[in-house]
Amino acid sequence: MMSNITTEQPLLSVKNLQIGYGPKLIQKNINFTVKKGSIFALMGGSGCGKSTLLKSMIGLLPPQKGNFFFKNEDYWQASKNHRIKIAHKFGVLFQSAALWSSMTVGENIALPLQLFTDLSPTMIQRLVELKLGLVGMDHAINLYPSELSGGMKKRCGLARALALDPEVLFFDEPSAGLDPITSKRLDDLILNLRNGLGTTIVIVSHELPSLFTIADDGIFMDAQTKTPIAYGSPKALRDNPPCEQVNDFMHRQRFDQLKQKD
Ligand SMILES: Nc1ncnc2c1ncn2[C@@H]1O[C@H](COP(=O)(O)OP(=O)(O)OP(=O)(O)O)[C@@H](O)[C@H]1O
Repeated sequence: MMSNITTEQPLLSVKNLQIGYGPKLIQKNINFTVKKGSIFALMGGSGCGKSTLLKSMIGLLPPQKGNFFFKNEDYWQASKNHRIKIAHKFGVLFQSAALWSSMTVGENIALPLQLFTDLSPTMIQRLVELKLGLVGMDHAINLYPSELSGGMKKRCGLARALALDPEVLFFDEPSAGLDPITSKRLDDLILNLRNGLGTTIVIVSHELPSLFTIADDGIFMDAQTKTPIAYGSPKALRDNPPCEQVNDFMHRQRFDQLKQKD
């Protein structure tokens, strides 16, 4: 008889991944899994390869070796057409928010819906309003990106990333360039979206306060040995750092504040 007990499958699994540019190695032996509905941080010092790993996960850079699974589908072994299909389950918010400057906010968010769905213009308009409502930017629907502040741009970029109801959201430095209050509001929004929609989130961020607040799990990559040296939530790595590099990174903010006071 079959057992009723099911083990929770991770949504994303990275197995022995090696990433780099041409022959240049950036990181090797990367292994981790991301649970559905969790917020997973890619951490490490400048230049260790966080953005490179993100690029490989969103389909912009084939790995040198290893596998990346979405559910049980091997992303990079899939045919190009199938890979594009899987990528429609991913939403991406880049550092710059990457909105088209010649289009209004509403047109920016409508674009993926026009390109990748057969929905009617009326339905697309409703969805655009809904997504903007989710990020508290309904009032910006007819504005151009140049009319928005940095925080507003990020929110609208997030609405566009949500357009196709992604199962996974990838964020590259979402709080970069934002003041601490706007950054805190963005963290609250990210947490609300995860709690409300159950979206799984993979995030690259240098902002320790933000990482401590929102991330449940993560990986710490080392630039010197070119391999991950720690796994766990940012808070756990801060409270029980397994080595000096992780300790220095996790307590950097405190050193920076002390330096500023000098
Ligand atoms: N297109 C490229 N071709 C060759 N090398 C690259 C390319 N893009 C980045 N690199 C190199 O790869 C390494 C990792 O860069 P990456 O941007 O992934 O690091 P990061 O951890 O995200 O850094 P940061 O925190 O400073 O943004 C760096 O040494 C960088 O110079």
